[in-house]
Amino acid sequence: MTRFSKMHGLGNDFVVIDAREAAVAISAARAQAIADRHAGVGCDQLILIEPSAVADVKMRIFNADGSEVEACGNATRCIPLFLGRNARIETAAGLLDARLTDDGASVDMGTPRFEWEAIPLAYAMDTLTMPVGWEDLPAPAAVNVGNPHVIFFVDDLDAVDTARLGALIEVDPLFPARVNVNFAQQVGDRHLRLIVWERGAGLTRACGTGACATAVAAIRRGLMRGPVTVTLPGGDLAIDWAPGGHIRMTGPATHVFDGEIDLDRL
Ligand SMILES: N[C@H](CCC[C@H](N)C(=O)O)C(=O)O
Repeated sequence: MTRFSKMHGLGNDFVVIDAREAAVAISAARAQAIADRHAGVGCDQLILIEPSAVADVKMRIFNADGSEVEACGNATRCIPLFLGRNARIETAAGLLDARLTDDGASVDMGTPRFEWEAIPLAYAMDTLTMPVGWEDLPAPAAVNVGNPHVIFFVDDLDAVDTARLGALIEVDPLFPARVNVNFAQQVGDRHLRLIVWERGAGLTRACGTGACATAVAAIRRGLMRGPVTVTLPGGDLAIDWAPGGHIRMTGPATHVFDGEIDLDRL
């Protein structure tokens, strides 16, 4: 049997498996099976904690579709709660520092990347205002915060068919690694509303890297300065960034329950 913890960041939910003492083999099929909300435990992402030679722990991230990816902001905030202490975390996107707060964690998410090949995009273009369009959406921005994000700033977020457009844009050939699709509306001097269609998971109640990428794009476009409040369906995150600096994301993390599962029976 394999023990797991069910956790979430603003409703973006995770199954966390501690594989520091004994290795746990996770294939794409096994990750999908664990994430299945009917036949498995159910989650947006599966998080595997492994030993690290360069940090306190290594965090591996698997989307509900089984794809292994580089970054997950909401899960990164769950690690200090899971460990009961501050943590330096090795990820495929680099080393992250996460500090416990009263209700979650504050994380240095590193520096954003803006070059077209770093997003990545299939060909060269400006990533602050991309010369591309989908239906009546405005020209987007693109940012990599360890994982790829495209960001649309719209006037009326409730009028956008985020499920249909998100699914379409996630797999557009412009994004050779697919992409997380962010739909944002400015609602105050330093306040954004955000809905995210996540690569490999679909619409989620929150996306930490999406909040980081969207706040960075808003600041880059001169719409606002940090710190920015990002209101997602599951609640608020505080994102701070200034050009040339690191992104700091602060917000809640929740432990729901522990369980155990026979992975060979999935
Ligand atoms: N779907 C993302 C990974 C999870 C990100 C999200 N859950 C977060 O909190 O940042 C991707 O494929 O890059």
